[in-house]
Amino acid sequence: MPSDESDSASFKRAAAERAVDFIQPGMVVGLGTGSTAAYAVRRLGALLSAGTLKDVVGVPTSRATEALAASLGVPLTTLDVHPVVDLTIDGADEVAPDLSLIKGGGGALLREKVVAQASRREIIVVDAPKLSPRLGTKWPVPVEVLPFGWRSQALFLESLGARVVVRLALDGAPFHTDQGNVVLDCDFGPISDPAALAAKLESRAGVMAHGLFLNLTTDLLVAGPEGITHRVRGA
Ligand SMILES: O=C[C@H](O)[C@H](O)[C@H](O)COP(=O)(O)O
Repeated sequence: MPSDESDSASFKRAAAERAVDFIQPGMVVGLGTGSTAAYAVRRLGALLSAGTLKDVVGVPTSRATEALAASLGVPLTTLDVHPVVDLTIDGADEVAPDLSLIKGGGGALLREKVVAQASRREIIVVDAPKLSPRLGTKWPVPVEVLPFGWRSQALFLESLGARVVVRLALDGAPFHTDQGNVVLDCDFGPISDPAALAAKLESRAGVMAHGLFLNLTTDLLVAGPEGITHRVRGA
């Protein structure tokens, strides 16, 4: 591992690059978003450029990932052309023991979930500090809401027990997702019943997506000082 790379970055890279080993020639591959997934995209780009891997097409989960993959010469496609994805490699913000996740720290939660639900295999790659005994312990739940009526959604989320913060961009203006929506970061504290919370969020008009990813992870690769561990859901 390069000496100028932080431990966190080197662990993220190690997990992401290991995940790329699961890609086979001819696959449709979902390309996740964020700093960890970006290592996988770079590795895939390098393998394709070298000719070590062939005939792979990528489905990006955000405009940022699309731009990165395109810059590396990774052939891209869409779910319209390939509605079933063989394998997706994505990061996460928090991972519970049952492999449920909080995602959306980069604001790509909606497209990431669409691609995850279209994927036969969802490989999540993280560094060890993201492991958590219970979702909500370390990270708020991002909730993507329509700009129309967003303050009403904030009140609704507070009524569910959340401390709600409107996500801002680096320039201090409200952050907007690739869909032009607003993100409300909702601190519920440790969540005792993520499925019940997800159901409440999904029943609300104006909530376009939330960062609880339940029953979607098939594989988890965690990198830490002791190396990389691979967990498979249900195993
Ligand atoms: O919206 C962003 C995604 O869900 C990311 O995969 C997640 O935030 C993890 O990002 P990172 O790999 O940069 O920690």
